[in-house]
Amino acid sequence: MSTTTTPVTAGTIRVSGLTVRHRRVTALDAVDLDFGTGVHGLLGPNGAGKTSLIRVLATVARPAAGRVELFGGDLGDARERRSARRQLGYLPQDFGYYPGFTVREFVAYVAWLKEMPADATGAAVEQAVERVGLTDRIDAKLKSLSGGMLRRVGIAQAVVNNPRLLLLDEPTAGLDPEQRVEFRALLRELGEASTVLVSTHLVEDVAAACTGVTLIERGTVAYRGTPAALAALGRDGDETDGNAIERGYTTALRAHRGTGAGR
Ligand SMILES: Nc1ncnc2c1ncn2[C@@H]1O[C@H](COP(=O)(O)OP(=O)(O)OP(=O)(O)O)[C@@H](O)[C@H]1O
Repeated sequence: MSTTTTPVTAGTIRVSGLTVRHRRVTALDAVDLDFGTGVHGLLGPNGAGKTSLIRVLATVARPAAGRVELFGGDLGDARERRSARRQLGYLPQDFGYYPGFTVREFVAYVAWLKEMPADATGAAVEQAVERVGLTDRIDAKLKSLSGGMLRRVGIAQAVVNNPRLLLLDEPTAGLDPEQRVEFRALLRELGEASTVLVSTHLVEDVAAACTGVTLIERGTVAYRGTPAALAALGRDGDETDGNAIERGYTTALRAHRGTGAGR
């Protein structure tokens, strides 16, 4: 049984032979991938290599080997990396912030880092904060916010420049169910015009917001397809044991492990 289907779209990101190492650990092993407009869920067990992929795409880590193109530019080139940074938004798993900054100051600071025109920054900051439902706290200091609110500030700073590529590393961790529902609606909206890559352990995020799924396992690509195709893989199992996407995830992982691929 083949568990691989055609990716939904192609274009914004092209990765070939991507290898990422952390000292002796090979986090990604000669991976080929492409992503275009839409919301792409990145799934995989702990330590699979999802963060390593996102960090390379966000230009904060350099690969050991391989080629990475964003918007047609090769990230091996310093000028292309700088240009890519202006066009992407990135929410790391643990994002650093200055506790004494207000929400407005912090999001404006990120807009400045992204070299946005100064006269457009004020409105862009307010719009980004509104998108994450924090307008009433825009002048509150970050140290006064709850964990879930801080996560929303992290999302606001990632979208302030209306990025063509949005990279989100476990963005729904710490959000309550109502916020997650709202956040998935925001993801769908952003994915209409941009490429959104979202790493998550929550299959509900994938089912509700993603147009495509990529499953990473031990540094290799175990599965690519639509959420519906992944769910279909799980339909044959015991219907009482989790939902169809969770079972499809397990089926795809086991099939991949059976091939002996990965580190
Ligand atoms: N800074 C580091 N130093 C050494 N090894 C690392 C480092 N960062 C990641 N690794 C290793 O690289 C591999 C891939 O890690 P990565 O964080 O990319 O996985 P992940 O899929 O994002 O995991 P999780 O779901 O737990 O966040 C793992 O074996 C991890 O232990």
